[in-house]
Amino acid sequence: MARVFIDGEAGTTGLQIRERLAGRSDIDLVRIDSAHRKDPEARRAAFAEADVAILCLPDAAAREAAAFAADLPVRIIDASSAHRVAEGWAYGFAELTADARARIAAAQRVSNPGCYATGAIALLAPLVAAGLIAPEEDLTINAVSGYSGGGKELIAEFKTGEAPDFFVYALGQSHKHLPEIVAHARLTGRPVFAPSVGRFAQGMVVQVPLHLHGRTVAGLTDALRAHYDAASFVRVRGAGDYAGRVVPTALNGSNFIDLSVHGDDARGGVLVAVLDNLGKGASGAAVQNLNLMIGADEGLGL
Ligand SMILES: NC(=O)C1=CN([C@@H]2O[C@H](COP(=O)(O)OP(=O)(O)OC[C@H]3O[C@@H](n4cnc5c(N)ncnc54)[C@H](OP(=O)(O)O)[C@@H]3O)[C@@H](O)[C@H]2O)C=CC1
Ligand SMILES: CC(=O)N[C@@H](CCC(=O)OP(=O)(O)O)C(=O)O
Repeated sequence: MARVFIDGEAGTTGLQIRERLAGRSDIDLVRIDSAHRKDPEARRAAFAEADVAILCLPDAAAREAAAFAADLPVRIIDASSAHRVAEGWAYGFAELTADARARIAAAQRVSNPGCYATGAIALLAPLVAAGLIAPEEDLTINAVSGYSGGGKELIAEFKTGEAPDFFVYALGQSHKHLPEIVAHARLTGRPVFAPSVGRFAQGMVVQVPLHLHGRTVAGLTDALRAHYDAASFVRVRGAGDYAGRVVPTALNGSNFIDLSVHGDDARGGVLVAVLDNLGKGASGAAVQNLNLMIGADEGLGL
């Protein structure tokens, strides 16, 4: 039986992790009274009791939590962006490399990827590794997310009707997912990133438009297929599966991410990832990592 503490269990990501763990006989949830959820003493006691703590907190609180736990045996999965390129933390993307699963399973500290970063890295890393994208290539990433990606505050803005139906944001090129995209896709250049949010609760499309310069849609698709051949939750689709429309909500509620390459060999292409920002982009990935860490079936509860 693994004792698991979800720090921030009342938040968007925390609640979804709790739902995915509900009914598991191999997991015993360590909980603190919600009135004390931000009390450092109560949280420290929970860390001391748990085998694994999942941090579903803003970055500053996640850093504080990691410091509380520094001298405790508890293992940590951090859903925030505080430790995604930090020394000593395994990057929690099980399908990314041949040894990722084993590294996560053995790790004391695991950092869950960001939602946009999951899509971008899933597309770019295998193509860089295969030599089809040069590490220094000029890349752009466009993405749209459901509003739950912005946590409780953004959800409230959409629920009150205060938010517009669609907006593009973070155009100043300091989005918090860029460092992990560069590091884990093994780029030497920095992509230009333009994320956006629409009036739908969850779901996401990440696009990388590419001038093909001799590369082909089939060649890029085959390279992705070869990389994710044995992947549990990453699927490579053909452009024809989409009938001309890619829908961000298509995988809501699941832990899958679907990758595809669209375009025309003579005119240009677009790499596309579809995922649930709260599934493979957050809570689903956290549960997948937890399963690996405690030796459970990787897909249990997903
Ligand atoms: N939403 C998403 O799609 C994704 C989110 N993430 C990341 O996961 C983390 C959590 O995000 P999300 O669930 O969306 O955020 P929310 O704002 O929905 O939830 C955060 C929770 O943390 C609690 N909290 C804040 N400060 C503290 C503290 N000092 N001690 C204990 N609890 C605290 C909040 O309490 P209160 O209830 O009082 O507000 C809230 O319940 C973030 O780092 C986010 O970037 C990662 C991938 C995707
Ligand atoms: C729509 C929206 O606001 N999205 C968030 C990212 C959500 C996410 O992935 O958070 P982490 O970085 O903690 O993983 C943003 O752009 O900051």
